[in-house]
Amino acid sequence: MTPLPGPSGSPPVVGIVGRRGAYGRWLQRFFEERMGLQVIGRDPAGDEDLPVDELVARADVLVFSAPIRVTPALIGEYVEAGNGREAGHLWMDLTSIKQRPVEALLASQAEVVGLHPMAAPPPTPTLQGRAMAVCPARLDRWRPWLDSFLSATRAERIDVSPEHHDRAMALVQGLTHASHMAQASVLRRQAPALGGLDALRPLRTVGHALDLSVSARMLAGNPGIYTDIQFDNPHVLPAIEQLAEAVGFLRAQLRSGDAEARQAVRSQLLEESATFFGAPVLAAGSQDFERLGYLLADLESPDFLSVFLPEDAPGSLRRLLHVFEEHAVNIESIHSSRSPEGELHFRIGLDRGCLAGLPADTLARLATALEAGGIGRVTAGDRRD
Ligand SMILES: NC(=O)c1ccc[n+]([C@@H]2O[C@H](COP(=O)([O-])OP(=O)(O)OC[C@H]3O[C@@H](n4cnc5c(N)ncnc54)[C@H](O)[C@@H]3O)[C@@H](O)[C@H]2O)c1
Ligand SMILES: O=C(O)C(=O)C[C@]1(C(=O)O)C=C[C@@H](O)C=C1
Repeated sequence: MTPLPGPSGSPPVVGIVGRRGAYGRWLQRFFEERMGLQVIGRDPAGDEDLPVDELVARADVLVFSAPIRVTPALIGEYVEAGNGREAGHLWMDLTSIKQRPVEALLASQAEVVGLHPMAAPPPTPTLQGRAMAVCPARLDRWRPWLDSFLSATRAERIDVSPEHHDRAMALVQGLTHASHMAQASVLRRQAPALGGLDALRPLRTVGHALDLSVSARMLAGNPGIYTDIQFDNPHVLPAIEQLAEAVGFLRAQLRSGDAEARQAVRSQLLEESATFFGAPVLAAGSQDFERLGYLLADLESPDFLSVFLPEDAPGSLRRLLHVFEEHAVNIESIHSSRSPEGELHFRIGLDRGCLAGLPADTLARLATALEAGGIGRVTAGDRRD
């Protein structure tokens, strides 16, 4: 791989502030393995050998990937340490909030871009399938390098101003996170009386399953990020006040319980919002809901084979399917994804009725044929494969 040169014509050294953290580690690997660049950095979690002023001087590109609540002040310390030596360098940050960090970066003499990948660092080597907000605050000679770096991430790039970003994130993140924290807290208090979350599973709706996975994803993640997004994005509080108002309105109508209250909820919380969403959004959202429902059902089905294709080449899928045909096994669903190592993975749902009519060792023979033919690696897989 040819390392991507910076404006000086040679490949830049990348510095990561917070490189022991989740995104810092992902980025270090990305820069080293996908872009062939040297990475240096600092982190109070056991990586402080390189003094701040040396990091500032040596890093042609400096990325801040530290907790949201400390980032603006931390950037300020680096600006002070740089004392102008950062002129001609590129400084950027990954913070989930953009206005204050970008303002802090602009106090330097470096070129500046604020970034926000709209997902946790994935197990995959690129950000394909994820969006990346980009705030190009002060760019000149580094623009072509930045463009190439962003294309290499394969994220869907959305250029936006820091203020617009933060206002949008109050709704996209602040509101979503708050609703799910509140839901999780109610479930924590009420579900045990019904036997816990597992006892609710058999009675699930698609909406409950989707909401539960959002809540579970958040609760499994870094609580610092979710807390900081609520507290440090100044546009979140007004959104939460309106959320509380809406829930308060619903509560008041439920307490009143009469026909008028019912009509008020129907009209204000459902019909007026439906008009605002508009027919195309309602139709598309409804269709997505249906599709996600089928996807969840497929992923729940216990009869499946998990096949990893080492060779991601035209015709691989046809060869794979041919083996199923040869063994007269009917396929009910196919879902493809990538393993963290980049292998193509197929989760193949099997028709239980068809299997019941075949010899008991059919699946074992099918798996052997797939492996012996060098078509794919078959794993038993559990429900989550
Ligand atoms: N994880 C996500 O889902 C996600 C998604 C998008 C953006 N981000 C953003 O990426 C940034 C990093 O998030 P993360 O998930 O890697 O968090 P993290 O907590 O895993 O990592 C942060 C790292 O910063 C280090 N750090 C703390 N104080 C520091 C200091 N003074 N100097 C240098 N390093 C310091 C910590 O030791 C830690 O290793 C945050 O700003 C976050 O908003 C995170
Ligand atoms: O867990 C994920 O993949 C996320 O999307 C994490 C999430 C989010 O939930 O909004 C959390 C913080 C980041 O700023 C971006 C995304």
